[in-house]
Amino acid sequence: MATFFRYFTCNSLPSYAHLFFTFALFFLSCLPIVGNLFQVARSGKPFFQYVDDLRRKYGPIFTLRMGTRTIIILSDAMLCHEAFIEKGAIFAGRPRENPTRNIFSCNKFTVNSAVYGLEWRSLRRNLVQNMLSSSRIKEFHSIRSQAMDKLIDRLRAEAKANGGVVSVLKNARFAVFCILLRMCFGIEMDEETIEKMDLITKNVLITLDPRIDDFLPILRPFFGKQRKRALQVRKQQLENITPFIQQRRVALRNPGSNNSAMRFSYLDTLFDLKVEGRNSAPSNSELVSLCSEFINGGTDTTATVLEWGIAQLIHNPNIQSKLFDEIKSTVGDRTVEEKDVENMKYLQAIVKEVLRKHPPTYFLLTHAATEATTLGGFNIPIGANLEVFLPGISEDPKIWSNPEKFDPDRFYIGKEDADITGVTMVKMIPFGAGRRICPGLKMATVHIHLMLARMVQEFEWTAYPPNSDIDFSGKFEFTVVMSNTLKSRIKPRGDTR
Ligand code: HEM
Repeated sequence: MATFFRYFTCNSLPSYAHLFFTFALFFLSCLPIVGNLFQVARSGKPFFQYVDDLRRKYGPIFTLRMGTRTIIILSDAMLCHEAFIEKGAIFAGRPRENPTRNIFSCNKFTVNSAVYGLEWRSLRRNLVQNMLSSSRIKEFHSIRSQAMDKLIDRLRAEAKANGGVVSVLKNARFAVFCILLRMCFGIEMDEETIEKMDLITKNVLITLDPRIDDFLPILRPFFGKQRKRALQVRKQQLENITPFIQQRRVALRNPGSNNSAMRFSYLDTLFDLKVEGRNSAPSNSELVSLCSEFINGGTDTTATVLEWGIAQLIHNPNIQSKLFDEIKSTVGDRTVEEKDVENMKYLQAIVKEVLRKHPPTYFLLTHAATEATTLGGFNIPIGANLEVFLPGISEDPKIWSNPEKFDPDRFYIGKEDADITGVTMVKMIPFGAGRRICPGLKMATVHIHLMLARMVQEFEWTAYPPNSDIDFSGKFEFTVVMSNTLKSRIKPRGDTR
């Protein structure tokens, strides 16, 4: 459509006809607006279900008019490739923050919220090079190993206390939260402190839930109570996290004064961080926002993958036994370590299939066009928000055979593969694609592989109540978790290990 437009405007038609064609083509290439804020609210459905219904009716690209925001919804692999790979710089923007998010991001001073530009580049480069590169990830190996042992102990203890029954999400969440807290603050925390930090994190996430005045700023005066509450939660977050920042400063100034202090942490990289375009190092309040981003980004997302993954292994006992056989034949009687994962092709195929079938977030973070452009031939105005609905891509029958089926063999036998970064071709992008792709991809996949392998090596997982069918419907709770939180009966493998 864009090429067609250029062709016509180059021809020497009489000026009125020229104008007529120009306008006609402009409107023809505008996206259909198929819904608005009130229709979304009146539908009574969660947003992801509302969008799923619309894309089945209207196709892979359409617009919602959400109050003052124009939201373009994409659910097509080729369009995502065009947006994030071919026109990566144009779609690397983020929308303007609403006032609540501004409080918690310290005016967009976090990697995920920063305006695409110098500040974002500095923050992201620091995070990737100093914490999330392959060599750095390796350095934190012992923390993961300890967290895995603790996870297995907690599962064992919970099973003993509850007739063999355990909750998956809660335990997986706790394990990954412990890892990220230690990497972030470089100090050991007792269980009570970790639980408290967890509560604060959850309160922040609840406070950040979108509200109607985010889309209709004219209604803001009616939401004073909510704003006051947001400021209180922020105060509580600052009061709780700042002491850890001080503790780390002291530990760095006095080497040897704290026996549990790690050699290196994310905070260390932030204390004197030089951010392009600024003369000062991050303030305490900015440090709190950056640390919260680090621990929030990888906690619920990773734990959610584990919940869906174990649910699929319970539902498909043959897949679970094949995985257990692979673990046994790879490591024998010793405990799985992360270096073993590269030799476990079936484990890798299972994890990839879980990420395809159950992407933990159904939408990427919101993108915004930094200049007026086109997508799939349609005009995209500057500032338009772009939402990507991931299941529309990873369950598209045009690019997947039998997409409804949970089938790790599609990756194991190699009949279908997918570049998870989307660079060569978009088929599944649970971590996004292009310039804003999740920088935690490598570390998150290390956590998921290791946890799944250890959990299956130690226990056999079966349904609870026994022989019941698993309900595979999802609900939105920061990520898309199982509607009925997964409970499983576990049996230690003992001698069969
Ligand atoms: C299974 C685990 C994870 C999943 C599925 C996941 C998914 C995502 C997605 C979909 C995005 C948005 C990409 C976009 O805007 O197009 C994102 C961004 C981000 N993620 Fe993750 N993530 C995971 C783990 C992590 C971890 C472990 C960290 C760090 C410790 C992390 C830090 C971030 C950050 C900082 C961004 C913002 C990037 C930017 O705007 O430049 N994530 N993630």
